Amino acid sequence: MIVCENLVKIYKVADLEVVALQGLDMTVEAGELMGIIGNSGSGKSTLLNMLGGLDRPSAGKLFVDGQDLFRMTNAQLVAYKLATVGFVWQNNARNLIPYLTALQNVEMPMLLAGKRDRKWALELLDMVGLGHRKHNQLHQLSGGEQQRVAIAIALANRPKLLLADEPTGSVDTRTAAIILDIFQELNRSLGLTVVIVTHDVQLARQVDRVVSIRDGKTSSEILRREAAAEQSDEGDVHEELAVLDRAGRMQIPREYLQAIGLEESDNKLRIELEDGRIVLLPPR
Ligand SMILES: Nc1ncnc2c1ncn2[C@@H]1O[C@H](COP(=O)(O)OP(=O)(O)OP(=O)(O)O)[C@@H](O)[C@H]1O
Repeated sequence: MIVCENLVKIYKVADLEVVALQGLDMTVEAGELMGIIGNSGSGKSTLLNMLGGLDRPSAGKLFVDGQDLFRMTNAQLVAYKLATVGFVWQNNARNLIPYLTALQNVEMPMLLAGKRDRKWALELLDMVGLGHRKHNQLHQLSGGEQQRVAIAIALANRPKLLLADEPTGSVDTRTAAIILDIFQELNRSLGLTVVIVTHDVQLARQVDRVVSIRDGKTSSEILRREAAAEQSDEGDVHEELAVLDRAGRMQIPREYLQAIGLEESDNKLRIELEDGRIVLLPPR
């Protein structure tokens, strides 16, 4: 569904250049429910904006659903934003119109795309558990309920990919759990590919895969495997893998380097092959 290769994004501010993505590689399969984590400023929102067609990459390759985001004309990009991707932000005011009802809000993107589908709008409100509030104006709903309407809005035009930037960032733990359940259900029942940027460790644990971004590159990923029946008392198994790019480069966590006695100023390592293992050692 998503292929990023050596993706670069440079922002120019006055005479300064900020490299927000520095050759990021990432592949997401259709139907995956995955999370992206990373420190503030690591490039998570920048990546999501590229995927959502809100901003254009500076270099590299970016394909979503077989479409080349680099080659799109502005008109194609507008069509892409309406039809291929849905977006949910932390601050849901960006998605919602306060004086319209929940139902009218969900129908708004349909009207913009020129095809209203009331049956689908009602189904979506049911899916997010707000069928009974469809005629309420937005300001009559709680923050968590508004966030659920925002999810229904994002799916109004039946996108294949749902992008969510800190979707549980401004709601309490209980509401966050409801929102995660909704993502899981939409992923299962519609086969929707879902990419969630989050700081929420709890949420990150419950997706199929979590990719972590450091300094504008993917550094490692954690896979969740359903535990085999005989070991079911252990719960799900998490496996953390470092990401290797095409040139064979990887990022080594700073705490690992410290653990083998490497100084902050050291910028070289010994690397040896020993009994089928790669061993990293501080310089002699
Ligand atoms: N429009 C912009 N103009 C200039 N620099 C930008 C712009 N957007 C992002 N940046 C810079 O790019 C880098 C990555 O920012 P980004 O917002 O993608 O990080 P993030 O991981 O989403 O952070 P946070 O978790 O704080 O939202 C930062 O150094 C940021 O200052």
